[in-house]
Amino acid sequence: MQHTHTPEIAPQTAFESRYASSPAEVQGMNTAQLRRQFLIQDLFVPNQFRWTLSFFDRYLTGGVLPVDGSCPLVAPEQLKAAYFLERRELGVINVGGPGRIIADGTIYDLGYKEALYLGKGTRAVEFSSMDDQAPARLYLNSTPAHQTYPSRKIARADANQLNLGSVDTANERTINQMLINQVLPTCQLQMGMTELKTGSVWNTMPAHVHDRRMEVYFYFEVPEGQAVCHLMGEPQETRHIWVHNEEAVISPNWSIHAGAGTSNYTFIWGMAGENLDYGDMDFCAINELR
Ligand SMILES: O=C(O)C(=O)C[C@H](O)C(=O)CO
Ligand SMILES: [Zn+2]
Repeated sequence: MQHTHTPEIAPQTAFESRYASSPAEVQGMNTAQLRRQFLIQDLFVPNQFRWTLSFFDRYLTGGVLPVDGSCPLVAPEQLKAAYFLERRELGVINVGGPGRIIADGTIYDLGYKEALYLGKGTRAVEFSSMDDQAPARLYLNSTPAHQTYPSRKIARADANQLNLGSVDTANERTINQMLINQVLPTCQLQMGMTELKTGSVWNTMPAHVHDRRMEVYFYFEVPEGQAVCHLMGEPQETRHIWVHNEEAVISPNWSIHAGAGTSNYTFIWGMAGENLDYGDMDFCAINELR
């Protein structure tokens, strides 16, 4: 059923903090410890905001799945803010059915794989689904902000597209740069989406690190029964985390972030830190990875 008006409901907010960890700590972690520290699961629970705060650049990763009405964005107690975007900016990418976001009275309708940037100072934000049978699944990333930039929807056609990789190296993919400074101004948040072609399974290979920014990868469109083996760690001390559909992984500034799937898939990358230069990456030679 299509909604024309959705009553406001009181969504629950789940909030978890993850302290920053050093390369030396990570070298000694077993599988469970690595997963507890870096993997983010259960991002979409009906009528809940699910937040994980990483102390790497105070990056917030979250999700909301509105089903019974509209979910107003509330500032988690841990932010000690009068409202969520008092000192933050927010990026939203919809990975579900059609969604609607009303921000200080402006309506933004987000289709599948469309993005929205909301600037610092936006007070009232609510999220709803337009179709009961296919609720919106709104993936959220937020970073501290010290200046207000205009809120704006970024549709697929507004993104910068980079076509990288090849069939020979099983990494033919399209990088859609959505919330990045060539497309719109932000304080420090950058987000986009990388789609792997059928038969290609490797992302971000050759791998890189960027000491000036942390990054979070959110994997989706991972087919039922398939998974992605995400690689992290220092280039000569790599570790892996098996990631399933709609799960995210935190990548410290000192860590590679790459992966190979048992099929093709799509992922959203989001990052924050010192600069807004997407190309500021230190590449790691493939034959030097350990
Ligand atoms: O497939 C890729 O390569 C990527 O998508 C790389 C990410 O965009 C990234 O890690 C940016 O720093
Ligand atoms: Zn990166």
